[in-house]
Amino acid sequence: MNRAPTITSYEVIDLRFPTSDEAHGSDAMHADPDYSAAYVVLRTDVAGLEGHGLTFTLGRGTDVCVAAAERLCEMTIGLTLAEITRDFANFWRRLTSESQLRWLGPEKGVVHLATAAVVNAIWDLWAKAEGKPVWKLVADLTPEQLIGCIDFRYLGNALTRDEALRIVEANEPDKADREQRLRADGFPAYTTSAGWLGYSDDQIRQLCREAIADGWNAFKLKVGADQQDDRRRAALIREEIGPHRRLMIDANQRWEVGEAIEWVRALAEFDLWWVEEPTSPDDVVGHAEIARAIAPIGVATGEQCQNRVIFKQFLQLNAIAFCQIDSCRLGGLNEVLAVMLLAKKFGVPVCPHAGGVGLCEYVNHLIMIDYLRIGASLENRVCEFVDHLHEHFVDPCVVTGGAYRLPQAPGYSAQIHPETLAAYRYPDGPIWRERLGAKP
Ligand SMILES: C[C@H](O)[C@@H](O)[C@@H](O)[C@H](O)C(=O)O
Ligand SMILES: [Mg+2]
Repeated sequence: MNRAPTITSYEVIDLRFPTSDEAHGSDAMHADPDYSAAYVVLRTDVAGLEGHGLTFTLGRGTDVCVAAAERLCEMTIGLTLAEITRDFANFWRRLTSESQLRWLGPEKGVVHLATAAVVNAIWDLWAKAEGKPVWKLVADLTPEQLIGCIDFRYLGNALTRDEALRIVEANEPDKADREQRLRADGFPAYTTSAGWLGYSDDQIRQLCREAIADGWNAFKLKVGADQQDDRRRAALIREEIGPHRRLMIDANQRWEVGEAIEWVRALAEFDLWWVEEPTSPDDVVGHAEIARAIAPIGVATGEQCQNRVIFKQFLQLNAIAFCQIDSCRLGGLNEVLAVMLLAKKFGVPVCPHAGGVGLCEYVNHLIMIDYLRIGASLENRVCEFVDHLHEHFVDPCVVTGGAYRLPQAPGYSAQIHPETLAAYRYPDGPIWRERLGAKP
């Protein structure tokens, strides 16, 4: 096996799916999401060896992410894979702290979404070079190697490198047992696909029935636009799923702090496990206030939590009961590892966000990594699943009986079929040429 391929060229593709046509993915703030991605391909001097990675976006603006990803890809050209992974934390810092580009963030917004696409592509490349799925690559790293992937800058007042190392080391003895358990039972999941905001009541009922028949035990409902509608829909979904299955609600940042408290109380009779993104994703103190007011209902957030520093503050202030890491909002797997370690230190379960294209494929690896190496527990853990667009992936996630199954193929599972890349490329793929041409 060639252990040191060199990255020789890159391509970044603007990929958009017209999911808004059928209200898939719709919520109280994103009424017409077209699930999209800035899709990165890193090519090497080894025939057939490429790294594929993506970051998730919502249509308009994907081109901006593409431009940012191109600037970051330039920084990988000429590097060998070994030069990157030997001191991965240092490479990650070079990427996120580049002295001119960092002005666009730092470590937030478009440039950080773009960082995820590039960093995830590097993990894909590394795993393919090793012939392993990413979860297994990480599972097999020594504790020192795993910790060596993480930039601990700004975390020192909450988690030191040594503490992180001790967490990983303490999980070593039972790691193999947990892997056996994952092979047998998978990792518990919940579905959001029955409860998008733009779905009709009949559609929600029908989708709940199908999901229960497929073995689902936890459901998420979109709320936040109209309280009376929410009460009707929450009653309906609770009736369908019965008293014992879990129900979560997601407001996608719609409310003021006081409004969130009042609204959640108005829905509390439907027995809610968590409320997700009740208010601005940047309002750490506001989340803490909501958390105190609505307990024992938990506050969950993360899909728009811009970096490990904000997660640190949520955890320090007891503002979240569920930590929803996002494989693309954070700067790729390296920063996800940092947040998983923080969550472990503060005793908060990691329940990844996956409502988007490619996110289920990514989190399928992340939950396994957290269970094997960091969180090491299934208590109060469920990973999101949405049932959209998986047919476009070369190695789609496998979810059966309400559980994610261990990925088998080498890589990070986000590689998309070439036919899809050609068809859905914006604005020149046939799908878009036809739609744009049809406009008056
Ligand atoms: C626009 C997207 O579908 C969001 O609604 C989605 O990510 C959602 O918040 C979720 O938790 O899955
Ligand atoms: Mg959400």
